Amino acid sequence: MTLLSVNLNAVAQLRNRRNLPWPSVTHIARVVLDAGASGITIHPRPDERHIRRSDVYDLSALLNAEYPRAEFNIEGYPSEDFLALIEDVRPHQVTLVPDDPAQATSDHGWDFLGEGNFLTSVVQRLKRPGRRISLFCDPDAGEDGVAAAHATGADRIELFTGPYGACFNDPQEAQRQLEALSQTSVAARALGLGVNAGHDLTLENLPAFQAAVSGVAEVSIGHGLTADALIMGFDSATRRYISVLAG
Ligand SMILES: CC(=O)[C@@H](O)[C@H](O)COP(=O)(O)O
Ligand SMILES: NCC(=O)COP(=O)(O)O
Repeated sequence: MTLLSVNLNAVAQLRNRRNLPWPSVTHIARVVLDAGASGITIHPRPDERHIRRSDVYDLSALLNAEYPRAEFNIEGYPSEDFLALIEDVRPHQVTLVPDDPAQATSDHGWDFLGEGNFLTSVVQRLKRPGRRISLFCDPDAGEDGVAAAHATGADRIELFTGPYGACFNDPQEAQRQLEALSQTSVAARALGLGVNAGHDLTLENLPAFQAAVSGVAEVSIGHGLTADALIMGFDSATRRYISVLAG
């Protein structure tokens, strides 16, 4: 069973259009968790374009007080600031992403072979009992890539599904992407790594993803789910994604 972690970046980005406290990130967190989401994902960026530092603490307080079984997944580049935030907030899962502060969004996974030493030191610094470390992974990382990811001591990889999400009108390329994602996932699982996935997953592209890539522990979804929620509300949107994930 693949769990759903709802990414709230887009809600925060909408809130930030004005200097006003709505839509409330914590309120939407409550709605999606009450609808059955297993966790909350955020990707605080240094410019606070969406999630602000204060949101990280507010969400942590909410989950600790009211949703002790929900998973808190924080994603980001392991700068000193990010690492200090993680050590302060203590989320259940940390997903390390190799992005530059100027990037519009995450657009590639780690170079596990080239950055193995750096990643190993970060993973060792962040590891704690009860906390998972996941590494953002290109769909075509293949056996060598995931072997190097495994060598860092990480618990999981997160498959970058952006290239798959981008071929919504190109079925042949979508099939090629699914094959790469599946091969990388199989190689990771054979080494004992758990597999998460995320980026531009939608109600439309999830069924084929689920059919092609088995054993995915968790998907984190924000942009597509928020787009659906604008039409159907966050409660219904969350339930629809959970039901698609259940098959
Ligand atoms: C790692 C990943 O794919 C997502 O967390 C993505 O980073 C979303 O970030 P934005 O919401 O800033 O585009
Ligand atoms: N880790 C991927 C994620 O959190 C969701 O990204 P998106 O659905 O907003 O593309």
